[in-house]
Amino acid sequence: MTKLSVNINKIATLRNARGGNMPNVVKAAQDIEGYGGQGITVHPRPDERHITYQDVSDLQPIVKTEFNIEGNPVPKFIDLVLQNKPTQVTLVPDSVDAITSNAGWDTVRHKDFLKEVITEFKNNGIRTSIFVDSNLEIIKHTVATGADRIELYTEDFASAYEKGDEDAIKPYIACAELANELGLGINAGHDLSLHNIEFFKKNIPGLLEVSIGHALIAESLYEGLEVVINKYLKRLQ
Ligand SMILES: CC(=O)[C@@H](O)[C@H](O)COP(=O)(O)O
Ligand SMILES: NCC(=O)COP(=O)(O)O
Repeated sequence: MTKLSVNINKIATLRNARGGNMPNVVKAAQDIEGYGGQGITVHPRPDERHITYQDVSDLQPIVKTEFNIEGNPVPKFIDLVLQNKPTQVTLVPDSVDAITSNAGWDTVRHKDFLKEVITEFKNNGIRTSIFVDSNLEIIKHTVATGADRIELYTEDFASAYEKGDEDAIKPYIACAELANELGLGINAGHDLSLHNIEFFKKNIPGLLEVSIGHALIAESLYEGLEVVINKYLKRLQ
């Protein structure tokens, strides 16, 4: 079964635009779970452009499904995760000024750093995932970091599929097959949408979770969160 974890960053973007508390991020997370969402994902960036560190603490006690906190493991982020002990932490190597996540980890160069951070999270009972490109060498070297899962970075697939190139799925299939052989759990995310999710899901063996935010929130502006979430759930069956 592939779980749908809804990334609510962009709900916080809208809230922050006016400086008040509408839309209410906590209520949105509760409603998303009520509509069938199987997880809540947040990515508190250092500049808190959308999800704030306070949002994370507010969400932690109310998320009843799986709570996934994503981010670059700088000291402040590590402290936030250890304080809130989510179901899962997903480590993403993005720079402070990146407009969005735009690369996966180099698991060769950063092996020792990742192993140290991952060990600390695992010792605190937190499942660990690392954001990676669809590269077989990178996947192979993930094992040495101790990560429980990989999150396949799906922007390249999404942009190629948008242009009609179905072959773009091939590297992801190869990486998923290798990850399954190595005993790594498989998550995926970034630019997944109602347009591409069914094709992605049916081709990726052992896909445990997709985290989807930008497209899902944009699609919900037209059809509403409940309708859109149920469309994703149906396509993930
Ligand atoms: C890692 C990833 O691709 C997403 O989790 C990320 O949260 C998107 O961040 P923005 O919502 O800031 O674009
Ligand atoms: N890890 C991917 C995620 O949480 C959401 O990415 P996107 O759907 O906002 O591109």
